[in-house]
Amino acid sequence: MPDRITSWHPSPSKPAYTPPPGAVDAHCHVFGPMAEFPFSPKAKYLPEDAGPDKLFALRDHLGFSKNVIVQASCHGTDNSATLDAIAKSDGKARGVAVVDPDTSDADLAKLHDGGIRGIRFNFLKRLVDNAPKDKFLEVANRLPEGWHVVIYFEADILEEMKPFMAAIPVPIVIDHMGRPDVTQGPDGPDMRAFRALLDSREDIWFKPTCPDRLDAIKEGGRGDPWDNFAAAVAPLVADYPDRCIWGTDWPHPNMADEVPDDGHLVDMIPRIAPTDELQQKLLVENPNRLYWSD
Ligand SMILES: O=C(O)/C=C(\CC(=O)C(=O)O)C(=O)O
Repeated sequence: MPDRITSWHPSPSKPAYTPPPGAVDAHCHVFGPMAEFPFSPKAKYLPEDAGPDKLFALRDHLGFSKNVIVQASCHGTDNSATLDAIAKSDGKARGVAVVDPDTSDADLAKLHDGGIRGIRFNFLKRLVDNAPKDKFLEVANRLPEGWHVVIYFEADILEEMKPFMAAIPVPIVIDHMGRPDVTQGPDGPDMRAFRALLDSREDIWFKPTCPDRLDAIKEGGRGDPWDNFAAAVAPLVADYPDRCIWGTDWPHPNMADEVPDDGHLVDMIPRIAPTDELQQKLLVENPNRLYWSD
């Protein structure tokens, strides 16, 4: 059994930027607590506990109102920890589940009742053993009303993902913009390919998130304050303002050796969405349309 990892900042700074009232942290996770919600036997990392109490304290510290909790791969397809956090949020959290594609319609309905509004398909080989596109499509065709699909993949497989994404019958949200190489700049090949994908369907959304991952020193980027990320991503938010949602990615799975300060992550928001109008869409209107329309 590998050692348990801490990938989050022990005392994040207070951001200089104040999010607008009603702002949603629309990409975050909970880990455990393990004694109550054991990690999956197939988990590729084993984190320390990062439960709802810590998440909600961070939400308040950073000036957010609500959370969208995305089921992390370390919990496999058992969504109990995510559902528990939503249940404890007082209506201030909703979630994205990861399901066994054979899951029944009755189980999907139960997830809906527990605050889930989408399912996530993860294509990162370092996180999951397999990602069966045919089975994913089958379950995508029988989601409850109003749900969407969240997809996590890296830029090198964007082209091969296109037929699969074209066949998905509900809106799609792409985690971390499909991890483009932001050092290429706003007009580099990765950003151009991602824009072409957005132009192929009006209901593909994206998260302009994770400067800490995409502009990490260990990945050849600049690190905090993530100038490559700001330069590459601001034009994308400006050009697709109605299709983006933002999140901290706390507790930053797998970022143990370059742990970001969440206050600094929040201070990236005005650099990628410089006007009040853009911030209102990114943080309030867009996530509410996807997660609190009912
Ligand atoms: O949290 C993220 O968005 C990214 C992750 C972890 C993850 O997705 C998961 O464990 O499910 C990563 O790149 O390691």
